[in-house]
Amino acid sequence: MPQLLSKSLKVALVQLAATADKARNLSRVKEHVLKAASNGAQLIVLPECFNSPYSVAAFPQYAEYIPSGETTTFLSLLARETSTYLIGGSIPERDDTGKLFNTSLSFSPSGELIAKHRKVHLFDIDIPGKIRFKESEVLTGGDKVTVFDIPPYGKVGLAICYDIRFPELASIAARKKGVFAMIYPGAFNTTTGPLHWELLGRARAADNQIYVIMCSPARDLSAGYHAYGSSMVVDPNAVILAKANEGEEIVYAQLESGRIEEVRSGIPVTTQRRYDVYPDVGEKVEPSAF
Ligand SMILES: O=C(O)CCC(=O)C(=O)O
Repeated sequence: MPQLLSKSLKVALVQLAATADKARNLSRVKEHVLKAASNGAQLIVLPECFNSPYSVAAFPQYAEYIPSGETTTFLSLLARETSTYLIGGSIPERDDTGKLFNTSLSFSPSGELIAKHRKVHLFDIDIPGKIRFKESEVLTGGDKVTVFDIPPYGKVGLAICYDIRFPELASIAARKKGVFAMIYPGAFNTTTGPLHWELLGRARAADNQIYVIMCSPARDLSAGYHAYGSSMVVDPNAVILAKANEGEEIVYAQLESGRIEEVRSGIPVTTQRRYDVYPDVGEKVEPSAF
């Protein structure tokens, strides 16, 4: 079986304090990405909605066409300038028909757009007295599992925030497509963050014995939405390798080749699944599929 992660990889998470000022957000992103690259990061992740406030009212106002919008060009040039893989958090996207999406763009070290994920599961919740948020009032959900190659390291899966609550995306990416990591730009909040952020990140890692990378905006108590922060990297054994606090900061983690295979050989659930007992949720995938 080829190695899932073929080389050690240094990851940086930019926990940005996004504001209502798009130009300022982009210039702060640039500063942080330059710094992360100069510290040796090879894969740099930005948070969900890094160029706008996270609010239903803001989505139409900040939405851009892809790839002609300014943020696509900005990210492409920044990836090229730093020679890094740049996972561009997410931005509100407007398509030719006028529909809006919450969309994540990823770029290669030469600045090529290599992946586009539209958030599949829209964040619609209502916890009385705590938080109500209905992305579906303005957004449309995407309809694809997103997996792409970042040579020479291997394949990664990409999904956005609320998508992490649905284990199917990560399971398909890991079991059928052989990713070594799931990457989730995400903006949990001060109600659901303490309850589930770490639990879900560690669960997706343990379910699939892969790395899980989650990047949040910093918390701003003067904003309408209070992001949880706590960006983190979880290893294939569900151990937290790095975790941010709530303010603006960059956190780093080193992903090690061979670690996935080591964890899978110690706790071999990957080869022990009994699809004869639960064929409705999957089928046996031969190791060669990786
Ligand atoms: O699932 C949650 O609790 C938070 C999700 C969220 O904030 C989002 O999808 O943006």
